[in-house]
Amino acid sequence: MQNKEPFIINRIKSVGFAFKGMLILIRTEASIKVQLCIALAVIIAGFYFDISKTEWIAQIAMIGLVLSIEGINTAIEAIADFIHPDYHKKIGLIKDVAAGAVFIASIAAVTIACIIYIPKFT
Ligand SMILES: Nc1ncnc2c1ncn2[C@@H]1O[C@H](COP(=O)(O)OP(=O)(O)OP(=O)(O)O)[C@@H](O)[C@H]1O
Repeated sequence: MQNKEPFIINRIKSVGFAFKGMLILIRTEASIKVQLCIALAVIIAGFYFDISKTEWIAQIAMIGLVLSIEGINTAIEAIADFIHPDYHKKIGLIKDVAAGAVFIASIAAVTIACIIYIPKFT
């Protein structure tokens, strides 16, 4: 379908849809709520321990990575449930692999948090 809207209006609308999607994620996904609480805790820790600019960059990048992959995982789960609501081995595999991606990002985030904060306690 051809879009006759001016480019800038079209882009602003897309940002609006993306913002709406982010709010839906925050309101409906328990795991995103937990991850947001952890993100808030490490942001407070960042100010408390007065971490360096490089440490802030690593911390913010990891928060963004985990939250965004969790969002993609949620979208994959929703697609899987929509196309095949009943139990199926392949749906299980798809969901497990998507959850595995979140797990990888989380391991990286925890590792970076350890690199930043463990020396502050020693
Ligand atoms: N339709 C299905 N067919 C086969 N296995 C499924 C199916 N739905 C869920 N599973 C299995 O159950 C696991 C959990 O699925 P579920 O959709 O409940 O995600 P979840 O981990 O609870 O997600 P979240 O916590 O992000 O809401 C999947 O990873 C998969 O192993």
